[in-house]
Amino acid sequence: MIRKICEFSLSLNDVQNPDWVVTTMPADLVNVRPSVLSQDGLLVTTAGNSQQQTSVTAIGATVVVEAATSDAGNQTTRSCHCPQWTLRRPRHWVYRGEGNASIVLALPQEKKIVKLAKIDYKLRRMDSDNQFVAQEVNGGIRTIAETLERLIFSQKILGSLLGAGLVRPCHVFHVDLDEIEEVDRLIDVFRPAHRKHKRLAPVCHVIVCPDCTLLPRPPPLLTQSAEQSVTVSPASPCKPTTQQPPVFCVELKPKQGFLSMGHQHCPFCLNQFLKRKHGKIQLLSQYCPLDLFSGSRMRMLKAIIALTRTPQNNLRIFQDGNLVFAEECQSNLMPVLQQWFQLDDANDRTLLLKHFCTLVMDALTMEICDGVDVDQTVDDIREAKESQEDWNRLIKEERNDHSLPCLPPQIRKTGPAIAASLPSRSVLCRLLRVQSLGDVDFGRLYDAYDALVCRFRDGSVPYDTMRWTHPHTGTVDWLLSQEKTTNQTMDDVRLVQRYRISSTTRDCSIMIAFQRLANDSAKDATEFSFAGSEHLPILRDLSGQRYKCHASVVDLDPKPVTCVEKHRRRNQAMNEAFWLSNSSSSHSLTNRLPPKV
Ligand SMILES: O=P(O)(O)O[C@@H]1[C@@H](OP(=O)(O)O)[C@H](OP(=O)(O)O)[C@H](O)[C@H](OP(=O)(O)O)[C@H]1OP(=O)(O)O
Ligand SMILES: Nc1ncnc2c1ncn2[C@@H]1O[C@H](COP(=O)(O)OP(=O)(O)OP(=O)(O)O)[C@@H](O)[C@H]1O
Repeated sequence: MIRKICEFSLSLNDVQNPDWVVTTMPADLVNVRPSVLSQDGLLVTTAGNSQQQTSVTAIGATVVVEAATSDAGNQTTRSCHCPQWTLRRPRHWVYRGEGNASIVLALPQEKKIVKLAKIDYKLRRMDSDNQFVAQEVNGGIRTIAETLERLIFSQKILGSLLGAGLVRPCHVFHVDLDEIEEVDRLIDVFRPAHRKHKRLAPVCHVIVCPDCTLLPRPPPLLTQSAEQSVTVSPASPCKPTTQQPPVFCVELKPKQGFLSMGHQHCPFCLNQFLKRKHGKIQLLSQYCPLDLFSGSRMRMLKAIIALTRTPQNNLRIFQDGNLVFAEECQSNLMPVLQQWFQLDDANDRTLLLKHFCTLVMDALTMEICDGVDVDQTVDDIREAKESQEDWNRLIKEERNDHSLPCLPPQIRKTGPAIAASLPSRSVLCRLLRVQSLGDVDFGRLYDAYDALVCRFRDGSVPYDTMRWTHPHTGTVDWLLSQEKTTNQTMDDVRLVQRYRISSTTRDCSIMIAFQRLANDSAKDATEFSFAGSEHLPILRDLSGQRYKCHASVVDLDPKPVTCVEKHRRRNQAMNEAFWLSNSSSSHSLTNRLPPKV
């Protein structure tokens, strides 16, 4: 059943009794350029004469946004149809996890996840630019327009920037609010205490996307026989009853991989001091993102080992969709790796770590072929191999002096300065390239932000200019253009928008799923090396064992414009926490400049 819900000017009452309304809104908000939003054509925009008609259509009947200009010319009627959906039986779901903004449920039988929005229980506020768009956020509750805009941002903007191969298609569905409330009650027991100041928001639109802890489904024609042989046991829905090897998935939240202009420490490392001061962590992380993004094998391995020691919220491992290693279950690492690699000497801790770290590093640096243009290919960093002495050193090494500056990547003498040694089509290089849109002069950024805030408040610039659905400022071409303009406001908009895009990619997660291939199974290798029209890359571990693998990037939600202000304060607080913590051991810090805010 397709349900028509449009909430562009809904009151809270409307949200609680979701039915459809059609309302008016500025034409430029719906005047979406004709472009394909997702690679497989599930969400497509079409525009005839753009002044007359715009529609966002899901071929699989997922979401339909229709718009037609009214007689006034600058007003548009937009209606949104979402398919009715349910989390009730026979659908089976399990609590998967959550971050600061969303709760994620897994649908094991469908190999999908559903993402539900959270709200601050006491403040009754959601992540949004409330003060700028007060007329559109009803009591701080996200509207369908906002949800669609968020989706357009992750699919259209970040899909183009990161490459469609890394961004999986998402769909919006309507779920009745009483179901959301029921889910909120049922998941309470699984939720970590430190997240409970937020709960599920009374929002009746949810986002459904593929479960990236699993491999993409093989296309039916290629693998019909294999698909048919998989039956799902109702008693243990996460585990297919056939003899399929388990799928292990590594989730990394790598954070900012570059050193901001004029800084000596990366924000991740500085933030550790603030988090410790606030009691969010007890131990400083051994990990530094600059090592992971360095493109140097030894530094990358060092980073991955560090993550296994202090995973915090930066490393998780899933087995067939079930969380098996994370900050809260660290002692599981060796049993998990034993099951994963099945080595003869299952008790050799170093060997297991070597297998794990090199496989993860290879996946992070493998070339992803999805047609994204790249400037040039760089040396294959997988050629070099580590000696036993290298490994002994890596395993022994502990990061003791956190006051030491973070090491920037080695800059190549020729070619682009960023991502010097990372293969250009790799997930890490793609992420770093987009993150680097935020490598800006902070003074200039804050001036631009302050100027824009004044202009939103005095009404001389409409907040809509900042929307990712804006026909001009919401296009990738405009956002990336280096062209100097004479319009200061537009330059400010572009700077802040680029910073927002960068902020999303500095906070997202990479998910890499691996499944062992039977060495003698030529049939298996060909059947499963396809996903959609794409090949699934096959990687070998140190023993020569082959794995199909697939990398995706998740949590590509847009950050509010106010993230600039939030980060300005956070940077200040991080620096203070760092200097406070190190003032006692200041002998090692003399002659070191404090990082600029
Ligand atoms: O500011 P940071 O770097 O600490 O990042 C925040 C994250 O903290 P982290 O350091 O990764 O533990 C934080 O993650 P946690 O809640 O700590 O798991 C959120 O991702 C937050 O984003 P948002 O407010 O939900 O949009 C993140 O805020 P943004 O920086 O993305 O605004
Ligand atoms: N498509 C997906 N497939 C599998 N698991 C996912 C997917 N999306 C999210 N998850 C899981 O759910 C968790 C929470 O999701 P997500 O990071 O999107 O939440 P968030 O609240 O937006 O995070 P943040 O705190 O960074 O704002 C992730 O850490 C990941 O383990």
